[in-house]
Amino acid sequence: MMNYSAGEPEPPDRKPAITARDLTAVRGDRTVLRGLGFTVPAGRVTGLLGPSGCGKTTLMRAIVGTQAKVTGTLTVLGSPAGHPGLRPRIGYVTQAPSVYDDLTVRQNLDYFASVLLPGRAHRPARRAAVDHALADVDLPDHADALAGRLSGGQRSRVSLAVALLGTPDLLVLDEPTVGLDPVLRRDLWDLFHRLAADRGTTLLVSSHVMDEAERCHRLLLMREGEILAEGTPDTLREQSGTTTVEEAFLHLVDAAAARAAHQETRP
Ligand SMILES: Nc1ncnc2c1ncn2[C@@H]1O[C@H](COP(=O)(O)OP(=O)(O)OP(=O)(O)O)[C@@H](O)[C@H]1O
Repeated sequence: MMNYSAGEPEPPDRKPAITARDLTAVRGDRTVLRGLGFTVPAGRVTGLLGPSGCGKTTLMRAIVGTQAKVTGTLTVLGSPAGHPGLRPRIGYVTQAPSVYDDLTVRQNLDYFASVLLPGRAHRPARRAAVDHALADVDLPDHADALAGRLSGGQRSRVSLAVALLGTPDLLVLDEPTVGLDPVLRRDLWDLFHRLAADRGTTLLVSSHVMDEAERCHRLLLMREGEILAEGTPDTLREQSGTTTVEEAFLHLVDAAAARAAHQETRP
């Protein structure tokens, strides 16, 4: 598997695309995010990794501004999360593909493009944006297929194409590779890296599969509503003296549990 962090220097000082300080979110009667602090560098692919239920989706919803009961500081592309000016600058792909099954792939994209670029004057720009997005996700051959007849992987690629229509500065992708075969997963990760390298797009990609960590420039390791560690895959492995990010994660979990047990036994 390609390790994208190796040999790629961190870009020179750029303002982070996302900065969180003391970020807390409550869902129902549960505190789901517990005082998080982290940054996401601009123009890089950052992986948000952690087990199911640790709060990845809640954090992503806070970043795109759709999560209620969030406190603390969360700055996204220079503005407070949820600021209306951020809407056209962020693409968000949820876990469930948001496509209309009774429309073809192209009709789906045309519909969303007409929301982004309304009016007759934008017709050529809409057409170009749709063609571009179809090519990005490698679906031109399926442009006329009904979305309802596509495989799960193809439907998620349509969702991604919708998010790419507005050429967002920040792409937030919630478990985009779940259920995809290894070839499609590789192709999608290649696309993520092309978007970062060629367009300077910032990507935040969640996964609960630790082997995807190796494909990221940078990682946020999450557990039970907290950020256990952040850094490049290399740094996290070196700091924990392990050979894989999965081992580093387990090491950090054990260390956190030992610290908690130590605190409990202190008088
Ligand atoms: N509407 C809700 N009301 C109360 N609790 C919720 C609600 N939605 C989610 N939760 C709880 O918040 C916690 C975090 O959920 P979240 O979906 O953010 O986790 P996740 O890491 O994205 O999980 P997964 O990988 O399974 O999608 C979970 O314990 C979940 O049960």
